[in-house]
Amino acid sequence: MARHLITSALPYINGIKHLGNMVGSMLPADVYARYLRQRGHEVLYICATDEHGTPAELAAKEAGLPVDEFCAGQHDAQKAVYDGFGLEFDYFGRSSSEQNIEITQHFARRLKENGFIEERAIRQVFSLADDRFLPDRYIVGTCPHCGYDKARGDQCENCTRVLDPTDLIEPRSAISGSADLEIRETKHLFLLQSKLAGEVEAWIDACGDTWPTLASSIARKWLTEGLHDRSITRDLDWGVPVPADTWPELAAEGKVFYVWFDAPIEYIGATKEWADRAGAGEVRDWKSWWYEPAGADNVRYTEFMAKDNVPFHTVMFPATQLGTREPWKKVDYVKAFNWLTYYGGKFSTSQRRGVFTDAALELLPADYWRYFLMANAPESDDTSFSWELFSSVVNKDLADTLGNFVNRVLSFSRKRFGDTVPAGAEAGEAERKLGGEIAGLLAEYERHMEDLQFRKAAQALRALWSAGNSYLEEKAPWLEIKTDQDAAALTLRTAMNLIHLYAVVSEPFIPASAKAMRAAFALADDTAAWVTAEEAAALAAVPAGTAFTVPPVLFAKITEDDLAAYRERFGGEE
Ligand SMILES: Nc1ncnc2c1ncn2[C@@H]1O[C@H](COP(=O)(O)OP(=O)(O)OP(=O)(O)O)[C@@H](O)[C@H]1O
Ligand SMILES: [Zn+2]
Repeated sequence: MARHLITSALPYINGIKHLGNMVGSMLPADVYARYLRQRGHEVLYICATDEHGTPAELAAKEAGLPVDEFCAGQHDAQKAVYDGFGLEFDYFGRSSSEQNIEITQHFARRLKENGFIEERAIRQVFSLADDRFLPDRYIVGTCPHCGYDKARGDQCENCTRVLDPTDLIEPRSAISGSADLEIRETKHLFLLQSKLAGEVEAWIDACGDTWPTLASSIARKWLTEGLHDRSITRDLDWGVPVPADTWPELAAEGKVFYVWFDAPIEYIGATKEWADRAGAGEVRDWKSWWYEPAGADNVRYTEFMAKDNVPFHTVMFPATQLGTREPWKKVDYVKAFNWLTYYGGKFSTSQRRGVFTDAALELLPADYWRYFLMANAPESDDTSFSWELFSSVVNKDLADTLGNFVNRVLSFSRKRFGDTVPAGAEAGEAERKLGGEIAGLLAEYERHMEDLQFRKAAQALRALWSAGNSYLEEKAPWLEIKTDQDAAALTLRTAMNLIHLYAVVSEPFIPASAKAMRAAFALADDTAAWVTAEEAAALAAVPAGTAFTVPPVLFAKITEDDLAAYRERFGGEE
């Protein structure tokens, strides 16, 4: 048994997330966490809303609410959707928590003591039309590297290069669109990343080769381009305040830390939020997950995110941790994703393009989405969502292969043999062959899950479901029953054992359906969290005589009419 710390990139607070966000961060983390828990590991899965920064301020203004109130409401709204998706966080916190403020300020003080933070007067973009300094994100223009015309002052989301506002060609205010910008002098804190570059590189040399290429190549590209000192404070009202004991002047001016400085620290902050909410008599030691001398040296830490977030997690956050000169737990494995696109184009929160997670749950239960998204996760390349692909996967894999098998087997057996699992003949050659095949596929599934290869894992899972169908077709109990009751009973009993096995091993992907499948059998002791190879081969966990019920249809097929309605509602043109 190992201790696994899992975090997924923090969803930003300014609105309900789309399916791209879901598959690029939280959903795979949940699937992995569930799998590891089932395998008996100690797991802590932490996530939180990322609440600071200009977009939150602006969204609150638009909603006519004070920003703290706006964030509290949005946090609850997001959490409700994640509950609907079956995401089992151990804790889902808020980056505006007092715990995060305290730890972020601590990090900043330590970095200063060690000579990695410096005060510098900088010339910053001031928008006359908006009467304010413009944070990087709120200056847009053309990317000097790739020519993308909506690049932001901090990063070009087209080529992922990190930018400075002054790099942009034809800069303008993202708030008003005004190009009436002038440069004014103001003081800010700088994180001296250039001084830490060598250490970050050595750290990546030591562990980065085990990461997926997507993660290690982005990290290396960043290092090759040179780690520049970055301003880590902003002129905003909403954020972690610069601590007055350390920087009285900047604190008096109301400077706050840049959102990308405090957001990754919230992984630690949220763990402390979790610990602070321990019930009476419950021990929750946040340091044992994050502080190496307190036990975190034997934690395996896995992070989930899409590619735009990789530089911050593989370079900037580790540099911050290293610079404290304190033994903070650093990431062991960075699971990075490409983009999920909507018919080949960008999902867009601002343009409401694509399918949003709340709307998805209005259409269909979470398991349909969970399975589809994971089976088509943008692991090695961008993946295009289309309603046509979605409905074909749901209909083929979930409705025809799994759902139909469950329903067919249980209904037929009940009709012919009543409400308990029939006894019938001893297992024969066909069952031994099936058992061997199932054990092999299960081992394959486990291997892909251990390797965090989710598409391959979903394929292996589907192969397990298919093996049941092939067995059933081959044995044809609806024919066997005409000549040999015992043979038909054996086939059905074996198929019911497959259903139980599917219920156990499919849980990470389709937890609600897995629960319904498992609940079909009234087993005296049904606490097994996983299936061993021997158990898989034996297919005997559900003995003859066990009472069962036929659950309602697990997965309804998506019809041509549904498809037309979805396309109409969400806009599904190529
Ligand atoms: N289309 C996508 N496919 C996969 N992952 C995505 C996609 N868009 C965003 N992500 C990831 O979702 C996570 C949460 O992102 P966040 O809430 O910051 O939204 P975002 O990156 O601003 O996305 P958007 O601008 O589309 O709303 C991040 O890890 C981000 O990389
Ligand atoms: Zn670019």
